[in-house]
Amino acid sequence: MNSVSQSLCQRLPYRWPPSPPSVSRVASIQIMSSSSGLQPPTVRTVSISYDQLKDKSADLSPKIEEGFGPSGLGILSISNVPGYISLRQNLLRLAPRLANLSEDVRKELEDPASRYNFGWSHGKEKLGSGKPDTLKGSFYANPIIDTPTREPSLIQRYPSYCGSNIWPHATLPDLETAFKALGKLILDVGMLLAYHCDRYALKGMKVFENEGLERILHRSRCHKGRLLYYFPAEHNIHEGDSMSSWCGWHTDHGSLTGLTCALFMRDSAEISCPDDAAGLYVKSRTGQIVKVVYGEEEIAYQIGETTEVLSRGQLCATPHCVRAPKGDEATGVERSTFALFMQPDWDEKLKFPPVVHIHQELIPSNGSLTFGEYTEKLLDKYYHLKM
Ligand SMILES: O=C(O)CCC(=O)C(=O)O
Ligand SMILES: [Fe+2]
Repeated sequence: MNSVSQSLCQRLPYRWPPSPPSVSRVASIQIMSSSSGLQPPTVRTVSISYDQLKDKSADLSPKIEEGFGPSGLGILSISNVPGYISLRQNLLRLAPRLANLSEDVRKELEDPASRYNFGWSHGKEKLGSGKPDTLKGSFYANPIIDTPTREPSLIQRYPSYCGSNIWPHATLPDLETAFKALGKLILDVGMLLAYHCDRYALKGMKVFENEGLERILHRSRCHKGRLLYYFPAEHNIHEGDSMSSWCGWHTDHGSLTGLTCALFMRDSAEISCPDDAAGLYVKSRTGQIVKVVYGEEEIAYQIGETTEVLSRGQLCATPHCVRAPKGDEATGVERSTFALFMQPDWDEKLKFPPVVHIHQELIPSNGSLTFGEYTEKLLDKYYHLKM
């Protein structure tokens, strides 16, 4: 197995832009604040209520366009999801406990065969600078299926998708239930969003060659949750002042990513983040960087590369990064959050359009590739670049 160990199946380093689009994505973005010349503006996500989202007869295309379309930032949030607030808290509060388990215990939760795409992963991925990322620890699992297949050839071919979950049954028994419950809820809400994305995308396409996001995601066995824990800032920030000091610029590789609002803690007590500049940043198509905010009670969704390609650019992938808090007040501040990467099945045949501007060279002339093959080719591409 390759010794380079980025979790590339979920997220790929960001190359921008392959070809500049003609439309500005920030045309309709409402700026909340822009304090100094140096600090990028803060933007509130486009928000849709759960009641609206679950109404299949509602035409949400204007909102989808505003959030995900060519002039949007590629992120929108869903409010008032029943049960969400407590499921988010239950899981995010477990992140520091997991990260503080003894080294031996954490080691038992590691899975090198999947390039650390199941179980615990710390210091295995690389930062933009090429140094190992010790700033955060991650715990990966498929919240829907513990063992997607028992077929050895598949497990060997696609270890990051076909491997099995690893749960800390003895040391943190609550993790499995909390992880699965939140992951399943974010998936269910994401499926409703996918339905409305399809309606929006269908309007603009003469022929819809793929069956649409909702159907593709519905039959997938590849969804992956990632519980993230950013260690207290004091010892760790060595990426200096940069915008991406906690998590480097990248676009997610799959279809749709659900994201919780992060939970900040110091000395085991929940706090609000002491630095307004810390948090999630997104880059617009015109290269404008904005800080993105949404409510604690909202689930945010971002578009991944596969959706951008299959929708022929109507739904745009979202370049993003995370900035760490700075200053004296930031000492001892830790951040926990959860991402659900919704992605096609490894066996899903993707029909690529004749012209794509992401990873064009990987797509065969007949335009047909499974998602698993596509991922492997991407892994090869990035590993050869020795990221
Ligand atoms: O920490 C965050 O808020 C974002 C994490 C992220 O972008 C990822 O895991 O792909
Ligand atoms: Fe991401």
